[in-house]
Amino acid sequence: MSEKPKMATRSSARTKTSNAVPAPSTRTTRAKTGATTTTKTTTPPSLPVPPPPKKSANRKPLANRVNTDEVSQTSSKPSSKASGSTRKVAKTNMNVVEAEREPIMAYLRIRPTANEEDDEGSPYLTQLTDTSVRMTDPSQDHHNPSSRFRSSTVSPSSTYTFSHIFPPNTTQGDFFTKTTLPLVQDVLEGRNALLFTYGVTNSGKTYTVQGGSSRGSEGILPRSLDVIFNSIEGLHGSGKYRPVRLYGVELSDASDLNPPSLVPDVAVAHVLGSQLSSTGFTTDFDVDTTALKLDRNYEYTIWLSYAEVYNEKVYDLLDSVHDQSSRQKPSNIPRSGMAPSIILSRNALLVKSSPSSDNTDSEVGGKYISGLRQFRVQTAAQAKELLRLGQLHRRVFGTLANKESSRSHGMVILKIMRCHRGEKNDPTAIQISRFTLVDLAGSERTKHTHTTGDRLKEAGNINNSLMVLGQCLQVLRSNQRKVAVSLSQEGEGKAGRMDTRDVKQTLTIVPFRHSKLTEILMDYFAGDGRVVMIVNVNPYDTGYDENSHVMKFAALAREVYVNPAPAPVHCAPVPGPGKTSGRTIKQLGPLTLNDPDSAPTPFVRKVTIPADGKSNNGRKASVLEVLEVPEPDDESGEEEQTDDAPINPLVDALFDEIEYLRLQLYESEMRCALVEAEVRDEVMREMETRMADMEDMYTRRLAKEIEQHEAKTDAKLDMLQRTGFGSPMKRAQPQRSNIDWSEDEELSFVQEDDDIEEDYSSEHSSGQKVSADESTKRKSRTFNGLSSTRRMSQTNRPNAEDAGSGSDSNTEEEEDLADVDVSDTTGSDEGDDEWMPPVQPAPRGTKLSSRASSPSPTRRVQNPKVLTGRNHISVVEQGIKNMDLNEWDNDDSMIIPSRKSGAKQVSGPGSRKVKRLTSSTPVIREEQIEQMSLAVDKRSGGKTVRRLLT
Ligand SMILES: Nc1ncnc2c1ncn2[C@@H]1O[C@H](COP(=O)(O)OP(=O)(O)OP(=O)(O)O)[C@@H](O)[C@H]1O
Repeated sequence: MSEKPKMATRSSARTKTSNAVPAPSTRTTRAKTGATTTTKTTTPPSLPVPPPPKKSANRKPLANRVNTDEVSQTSSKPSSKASGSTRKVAKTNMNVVEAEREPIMAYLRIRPTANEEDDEGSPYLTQLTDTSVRMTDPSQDHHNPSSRFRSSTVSPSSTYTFSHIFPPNTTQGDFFTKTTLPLVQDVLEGRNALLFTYGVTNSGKTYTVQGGSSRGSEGILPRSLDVIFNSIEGLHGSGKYRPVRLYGVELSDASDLNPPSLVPDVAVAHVLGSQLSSTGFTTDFDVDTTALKLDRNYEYTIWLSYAEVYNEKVYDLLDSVHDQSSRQKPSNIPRSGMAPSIILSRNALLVKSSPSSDNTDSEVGGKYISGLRQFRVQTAAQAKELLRLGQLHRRVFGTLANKESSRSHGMVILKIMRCHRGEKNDPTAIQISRFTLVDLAGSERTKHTHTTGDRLKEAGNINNSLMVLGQCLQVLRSNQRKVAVSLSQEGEGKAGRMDTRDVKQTLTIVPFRHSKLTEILMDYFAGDGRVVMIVNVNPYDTGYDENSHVMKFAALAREVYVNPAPAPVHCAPVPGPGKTSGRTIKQLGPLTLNDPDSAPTPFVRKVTIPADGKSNNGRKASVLEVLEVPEPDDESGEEEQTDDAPINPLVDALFDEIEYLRLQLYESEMRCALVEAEVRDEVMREMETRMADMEDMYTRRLAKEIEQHEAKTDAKLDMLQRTGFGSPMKRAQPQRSNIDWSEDEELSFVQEDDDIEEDYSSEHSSGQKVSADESTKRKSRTFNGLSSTRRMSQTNRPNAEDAGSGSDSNTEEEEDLADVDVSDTTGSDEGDDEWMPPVQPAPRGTKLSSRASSPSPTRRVQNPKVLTGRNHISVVEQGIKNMDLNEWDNDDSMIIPSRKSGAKQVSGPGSRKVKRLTSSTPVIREEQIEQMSLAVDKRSGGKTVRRLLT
């Protein structure tokens, strides 16, 4: 008997080192299992070989594999080089470890559409090969720009790999044969096996495990029972012993063969009658006839139990259910005319560590559900009847209020005891293997189900346990990698490598204890059998993100290695019947109900269900109250007895603290994830609203600017027309490109524009407001436009000046041109002053047409004169004559001609300071003209006045 190594603290929580990578040397089986070496692994022709089970085909017998010839020969072989020898031994160890381990199998099953005729859109799942599948987010529409803003952090398209993928048209029979039958074979040959279904709600988990109601739709659980009982036909044991805890054996008694009947209580039957038909396992005519070939030297007994994990509490689904309403207080009795209220109660069970005395060979240190009832079943029909009972209880207690979905993790545990016929009275020769099938609750997010109250709590607990399961797998994977790296370095003799024992010290604690689900299943993940994961997915469902998480979980699971070594053989003395298997939990009784201080307070849920299984309409409804009594403190001391004594209480307390904090962290992470998703959604909605607002605002602004620009353009056109552009004069302009427009004339235009602007502004001030800024801009643009004309004029000037009397000649030319133009255009002989502008082209904007066109006629009537060069000059001459030159000595300004009543005084370009010459202006004497000429010449560079005076 090998000594179990002492662990630092409680084994249940400190499975970090030895369990991360099960060492082959720890699995020492008893000598008495030598008989098992003759067991043949007989695979029927139709049985597919599961994807790469490295050693399953030629599994070693139940002998100590470390001591097999192969290993000892390899390791003891002399080597020429010492280092080579070391390396060889290390490699051998590695090979043994690799040979023993195999990854968790992950199978994907794609659900068909609910109804072929229903158009559920295109699936977001595309099967690429037998093992790979691609998921694409259906909301990622490339044609829709708004879909670029994804509220999700999940990648919009990913490829996932599985051990095998089963398309929607896979039959239940095919699916069972390829995924579960190898496990059934394993358990019948003495190895443990775990199968669990994982997926979001409505993805087909329950259908896969239990099956449907149609013929041939039996699920993997009833089929497994069929195959087991077909295979052990004629090989039934006497049932002298029964399994207890995880590895223990004890003498059985008569109660093991008397399971509770289906709904024994009349009142309960009255209320729950309607539920019976929907519990599944009803297709007794549908039996799988497959039988596996087994070693006929063995006898088998099959034990079945059915538990559920609901709201982080473990309940026995095969426990008897009785109406407790007779014990309730009188005040709670319903009024006459009301349907009677039924009170059902059930007790939560403790999960305890397996005592080391049950299995001294195992380092795994798994846990078991204390007080879980188990019954010996002798036929598949009997087993199915029990499952129906469990299913009914599961519906009543766990999911009645939420019929669409399983809100608990269902767990069917089949124990197969086998004993060699020659040693059937020797309890230490009994080998117990376990087959656990878990139908996990749907892994939907609370955000999408809009759950509140109890449902929210359920969803939170479901998600928490699934999250912890994922974390356990993650830690296991990382621990296994660390050990593998250490072993490979050891094999290569690398300098500075870490000793494997030291590496094991650094491994992370696997958080199995953070949820009941992982606590119960921990021994499988820590190396106690083969594990198969079935991922169910509904590709038409809207839960793309949830399914992505499921896929990632599967990818993670495939990287975790488990050890499908044979189950240990019981080796401890067998205690008497009932000593350990009896219920350790206090039964709920009158004392519990009436004296709440003496027992844990039960959690009460009320469910209203229709009586007699008929419609609720017009009928009395029955109120079902479910009392869930929490598990009591463990008073048996069993756990303390089985746990390793802590090295230091402080260390133990610190470990507990760490675990508590981790739990807090997980919870807050979960909350954060939910909040983050909500915030992302909110921000996206906000962004969309803002973008819509902005779009609206810009559209309005654009329309306004278009309107303003049109108004401006119309105003400019008006101004240009008034100043001569666009008139016959303008059309004649190309002919006079060499004409030197005199500066005074240009300035006259500027001033005139200013006047027009003034008029325009005043015109618009009553009806339509034009801002002062816009007016200023408009003016500056007008000025700039004219300045360019001026520049052109200046460019031409040197030639004119060189020509000596160029100014004069130009003026003459100009006069001629003006005369010709006017007469040509208007057909009138009345001269420039009588000229009227031609009919304006229609304004561009129809909206503005009436407004834009209206000012022009008014202006034209008020200012019918358009000055030509001759007019300017004559007016200027007249102005100069009337000018008092004394003013010029004190005023730094220049005289410009105006088409209006006289000259204006401007103090710089663009100035609006205007001084009009009036009739009261003193007359200038002849002799002053020469002086004025000099004075003006000094200021204006001799451009203007000199020309006028000449
Ligand atoms: N492979 C399949 N072929 C035909 N019908 C299926 C298949 N898988 C699932 N269904 C149907 O889809 C529906 C939902 O399946 P099921 O109840 O098994 O989902 P679930 O994942 O167990 O949901 P929950 O987690 O909420 O319990 C059922 O009506 C079932 O009959």
